[in-house]
Amino acid sequence: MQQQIVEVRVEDVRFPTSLQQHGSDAMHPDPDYSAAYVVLETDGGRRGYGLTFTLGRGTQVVVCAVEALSGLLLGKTLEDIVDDFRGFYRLLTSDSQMRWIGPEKGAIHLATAALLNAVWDLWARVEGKPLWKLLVDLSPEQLVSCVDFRYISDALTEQQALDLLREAQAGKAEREQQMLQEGYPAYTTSCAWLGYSDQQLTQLCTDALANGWSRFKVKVGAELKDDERRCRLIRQMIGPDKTLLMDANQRWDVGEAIRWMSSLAPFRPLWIEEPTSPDDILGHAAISKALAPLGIGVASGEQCHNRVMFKQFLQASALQFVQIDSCRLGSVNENLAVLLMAHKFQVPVCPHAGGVGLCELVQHLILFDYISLSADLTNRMCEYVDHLHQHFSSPVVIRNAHYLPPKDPGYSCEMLESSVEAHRFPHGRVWADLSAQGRR
Ligand SMILES: C[C@H](O)[C@@H](O)[C@@H](O)[C@H](O)C(=O)O
Ligand SMILES: [Mg+2]
Repeated sequence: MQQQIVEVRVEDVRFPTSLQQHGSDAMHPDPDYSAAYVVLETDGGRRGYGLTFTLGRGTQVVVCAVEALSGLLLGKTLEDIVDDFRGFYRLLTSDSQMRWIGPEKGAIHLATAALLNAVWDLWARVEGKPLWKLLVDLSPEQLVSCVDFRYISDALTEQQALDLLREAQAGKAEREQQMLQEGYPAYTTSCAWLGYSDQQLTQLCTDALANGWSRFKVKVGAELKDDERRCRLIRQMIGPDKTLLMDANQRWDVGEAIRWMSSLAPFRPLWIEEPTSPDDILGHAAISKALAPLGIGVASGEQCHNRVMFKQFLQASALQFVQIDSCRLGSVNENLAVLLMAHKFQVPVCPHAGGVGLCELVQHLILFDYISLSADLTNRMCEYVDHLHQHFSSPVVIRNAHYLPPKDPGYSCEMLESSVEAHRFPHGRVWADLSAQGRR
């Protein structure tokens, strides 16, 4: 396996999605979906591709953080890394000078995710397997050896994690077959970004219904009157039985969240996502308690910055849906920790994927979760957004509103060279043209 890492490149790749309000929400009205995009080269001529999701101007900072950490990978062989993956995770997250600007949060942690995603991609490619299959085929002992249990052992010990994975071995082969045939259930966010007009929403929702979608997320939180109108529209279109989800992207204070959602309760959302600050564990617990009698759960995670935060949310019964993110947490390693804790606390996982490359990445993690851990699809679904897949060499495959398991080796986040070239900031063709037209 050797494969010594001899080069780490990082690119600032941005897509001008804000021009059409794709991805817009109550806190991010002009998101340019972007990535700090990493390519690893080995002496054996292999490559690993990784990324972390960012928005426009923030990308510059994350690219810088990736550069600052990249020396920790140079000269390491893939074998060194995966033989002690926990140790390598710690090396990256505990660098004595760099950890001061985290630790395990913010730009430096997003950079850790980009680099480690590339390492996992390299590993899966060298094994000739899609990442989900690499994970499914690892033994429980190998899986736990990738996880850093520091700070979470009061909620989940290594031994308990091993027991959970061993218990879930029964029926694994059947579940893998089931996924290959049916795929993993998905919901769509692409019909109802906040900046879309009612007409656009109606058209996109009509198309989505015709394509077999039965779960829809709508952005809320800016103006109550607009929310009521949009939610009424979408509920009328999808009918009483389909699933409606709402997402406020951290817009409210705690009391405001409870009042606002009481007004939107007649539209029967299954969850309200990020009702308040993503760091406010007790606030989320209060909202959960107040909304439970209305049948509304609280979902969060896309900005829950590490396993320690998730631990406390779970301990405090502060969320009813765990939204893992393949780029916010420290790659597969830290996501494994959160999947294991969610399983122990019996809280369903519904991954976040609203960004560029996030659908490509996180599908692998949720497939692993179903096959090797949760064995449950009740109230579980993976987010899907219909943007920018054409820029990837192994784009997601959706059939009848389900993610079909990827077949190509790796972690599915290699971008086409032509796409990187055109969207490189600030001199790629797309940005140079926008600049010449005075549109940025
Ligand atoms: C700015 C982004 O599009 C967010 O709005 C998006 O990630 C969203 O919160 C989601 O849940 O998909
Ligand atoms: Mg969200």
